[in-house]
Amino acid sequence: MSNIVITVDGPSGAGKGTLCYALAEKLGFTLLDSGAIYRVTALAALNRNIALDNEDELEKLARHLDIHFEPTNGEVNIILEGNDVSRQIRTQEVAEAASKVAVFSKVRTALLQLQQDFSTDKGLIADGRDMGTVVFPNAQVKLFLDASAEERAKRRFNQLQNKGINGNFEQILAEIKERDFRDRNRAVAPLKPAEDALLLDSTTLSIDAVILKALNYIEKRLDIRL
Ligand SMILES: Nc1ncnc2c1ncn2[C@@H]1O[C@H](COP(=O)(O)OP(=O)(O)OP(=O)(O)O)[C@@H](O)[C@H]1O
Ligand SMILES: Nc1ccn([C@@H]2O[C@H](COP(=O)(O)O)[C@@H](O)[C@H]2O)c(=O)n1
Repeated sequence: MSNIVITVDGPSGAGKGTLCYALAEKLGFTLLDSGAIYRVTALAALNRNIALDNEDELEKLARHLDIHFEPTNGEVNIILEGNDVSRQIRTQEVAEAASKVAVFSKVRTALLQLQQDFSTDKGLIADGRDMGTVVFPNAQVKLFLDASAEERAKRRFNQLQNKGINGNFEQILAEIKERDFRDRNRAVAPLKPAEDALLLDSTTLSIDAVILKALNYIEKRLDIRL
């Protein structure tokens, strides 16, 4: 199975990260979290006081991003300019900033090769918004994972509760809807399923059920037994 690419696109909180991690473990493939790359770009812009609507400055930043991925104990630490920013990039502020810098064509082009370079003969699971449509249009398997905005907000709310953080459900839902709107309606690489993607609605599915459906589809597409 050389140079196989499996793409998983979908909106925030649909369960892409959870599914991709499980698939990468099961298949022994490399994992690309493309959202983390947009988040790091946004964090670098915030750190340098670059305005989030300054496309040219953001492009320069994206082109010279000093970013490294360090696999450790089943996780990947994200290093920006020598500092581990794996936790810092997960804040709501950075998520929102990421979706603002991601609207710009020049920024997306600057980050394209970095993402494509993750594809090796080891096989790749690529998690994002435009993996199947733009970054890996020739991927052998494409999935589009969705869930209702309310269910995704509930998942985020529970995720925060599990970390001991008391979130506000209505606020989380509003933020999810705002980010969805920006991601789905931008002019370049909008969030949408590739024409040849399998649509999976996880609203009423458990994590295990989603993984099982994905594995069954991968077996069928690649003509393999897992
Ligand atoms: N099918 C599911 N049922 C219930 N909870 C789920 C399901 N899938 C994922 N979750 C939970 O929802 C939360 C969000 O999942 P995850 O981080 O995988 O989403 P995501 O699509 O990668 O989001 P983002 O794009 O914002 O990174 C996690 O706490 C995860 O455990
Ligand atoms: N392929 C991608 C991946 C992400 N984005 C943008 O980054 C934001 C953060 O992504 P997460 O998956 O980490 O939540 C997201 O809202 C998108 O705006 C993107 O454009 N393309």
